[in-house]
Amino acid sequence: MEKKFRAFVVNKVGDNFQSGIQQLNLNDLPDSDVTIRVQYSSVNYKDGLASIPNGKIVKTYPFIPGIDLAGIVVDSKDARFREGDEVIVTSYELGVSHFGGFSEYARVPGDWIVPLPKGMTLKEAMVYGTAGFTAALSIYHLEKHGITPESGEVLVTGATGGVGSMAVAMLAKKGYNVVASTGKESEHRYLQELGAKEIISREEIVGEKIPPLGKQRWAAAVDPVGGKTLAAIVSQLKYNGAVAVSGLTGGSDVSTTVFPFILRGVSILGVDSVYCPMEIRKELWQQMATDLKPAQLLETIGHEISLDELPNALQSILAGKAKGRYVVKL
Ligand SMILES: C=CC(=O)SCCNC(=O)CCNC(=O)[C@H](O)C(C)(C)COP(=O)(O)OP(=O)(O)OC[C@H]1O[C@@H](n2cnc3c(N)ncnc32)[C@H](O)[C@@H]1OP(=O)(O)O
Ligand SMILES: NC(=O)C1=CN([C@@H]2O[C@H](COP(=O)(O)OP(=O)(O)OC[C@H]3O[C@@H](n4cnc5c(N)ncnc54)[C@H](O)[C@@H]3O)[C@@H](O)[C@H]2O)C=CC1
Repeated sequence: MEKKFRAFVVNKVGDNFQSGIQQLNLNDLPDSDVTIRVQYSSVNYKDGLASIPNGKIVKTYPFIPGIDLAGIVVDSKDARFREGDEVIVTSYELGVSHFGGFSEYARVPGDWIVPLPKGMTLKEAMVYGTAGFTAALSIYHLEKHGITPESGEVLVTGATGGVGSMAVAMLAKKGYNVVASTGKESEHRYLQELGAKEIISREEIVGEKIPPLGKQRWAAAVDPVGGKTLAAIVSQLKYNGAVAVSGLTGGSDVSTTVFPFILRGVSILGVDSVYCPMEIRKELWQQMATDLKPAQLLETIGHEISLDELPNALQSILAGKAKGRYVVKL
């Protein structure tokens, strides 16, 4: 008899949208080269969007979301991978148009696979997940731009979220002077534990009106929030400063002027984790296993949940209530 396994499935027929845990078998998985027994997945904002009817993430239904997975290879037609290999899969079409990680089994192209680096467990890989990788990629872009710990204060917005928490902890570990911005007054202690030197409110960044040129404060910023927050950051960056932009939890429209760019030489650096070249991807996962790994990863940032608890976690991330990272045990 064909092996049965559990997965979180979303389906949309006309206006009728449904989601929940279902029993599937291996024949339901897409035809691809490497079959993986998923051990852990994680919950990203994009997964929240994938779990609702008009999130504009999922391309075809029925579908298994989950843009991250880590597990053990059980079968491979790709010579680069063997049964028993521990692997990470994030990005590309995973959880968007190719069945994703909210499933006990997954089948993916070998080109999407990163071998688990030495010094990292499968669970740690998924506490990081796409959010952690995006934080590392944001720092990579800022440092390529010339930012160093000596440049001055680095602002992290959405600081209690996935990308934000990881950015605070990684920057602090590298010796940066991190200022964390949050709307959650109850989480100041959490941010201090991650290494933030100062904590400011969302309103303190945006103020009542965003002037074309604000007081110069930030050497750099990691911004997964976007919208007005990004517009305000641009006006507050120091001469030659840069903001690494990854997200839109605060909105996708950004209204700014040319002045910070032409009078202060500031830069907006775009961060795309999905099609980041494999060479950089592997290098960053290696750093995440070593130099970038925060001591607080498992105990403070990661919260393990079961597949049955996933629907609540997806609602929580969409409501902006999630703290740190939900890691899903499969
Ligand atoms: C982990 C990563 C992230 O979290 S990224 C942030 C999450 N992603 C989003 O929130 C994007 C969700 N998508 C949208 O809101 C919309 O698709 C849109 C606003 C980006 C565009 O909407 P519109 O209705 O104007 O057009 P289409 O949806 O038909 O798309 C137009 C064009 O853009 C391509 N595209 C759509 N989404 C993406 C994407 N995520 N990455 C790259 N490109 C994207 C889409 O394929 C269309 O291009 P075409 O060449 O015509 O196929
Ligand atoms: N460009 C890329 O490759 C990637 C982009 N992203 C994007 O980054 C963003 C964050 O993703 P996650 O960390 O997974 O989400 P998350 O939900 O864990 O974190 C989002 C943070 O934004 C805060 N927030 C919500 N609404 C806000 C508002 N109006 N103003 C200020 N802050 C607000 C939340 O409180 C939370 O702290 C999302 O937009 C996501 O799509 C995430 C990963 C990769």
